[in-house]
Amino acid sequence: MADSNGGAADVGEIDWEPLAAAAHEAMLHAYAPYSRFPVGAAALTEDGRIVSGTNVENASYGLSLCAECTMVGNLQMTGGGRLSAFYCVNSAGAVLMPCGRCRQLLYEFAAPGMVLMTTTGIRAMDDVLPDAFGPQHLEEIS
Ligand SMILES: O=c1ccn([C@H]2C[C@H](O)[C@@H](CO)O2)c(=O)[nH]1
Ligand SMILES: [Zn+2]
Repeated sequence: MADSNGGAADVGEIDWEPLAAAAHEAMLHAYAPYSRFPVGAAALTEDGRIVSGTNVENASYGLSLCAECTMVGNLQMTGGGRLSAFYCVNSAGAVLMPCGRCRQLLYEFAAPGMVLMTTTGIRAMDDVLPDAFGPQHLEEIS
């Protein structure tokens, strides 16, 4: 959703329904035999695509991938770009907050002004991950 305000999505213009539907559909593909907590994540790219992902767990529990991880992989494999809006659900249809690791993962690909649907309403990326470490900090030491 590129526009005149520096590429930031206008929060009021985001149609959350297709994102919720894509997150729900992705959740149906979960591999979550250990937690039995299927999750689906979906995001709107700046250029208007919807990308999605689901959690893929592992017998070595700590290796499990959150839905956000596979979503970002799908983003990169389907044209890349940056994310304007994000939505994540469990099998009951409840909206989830991304875990701390996934907030960092999303930050890497966040468009300016990216927003997330959360348990506390629509929140800015910068709000759910303040003072984030990002690519810009890698340049400060060289
Ligand atoms: O935002 C979230 C929160 C949790 N999970 C997954 C990780 C694990 O597989 C299961 C239980 O934590 O839910 C996600 O994929 N995304
Ligand atoms: Zn996570």
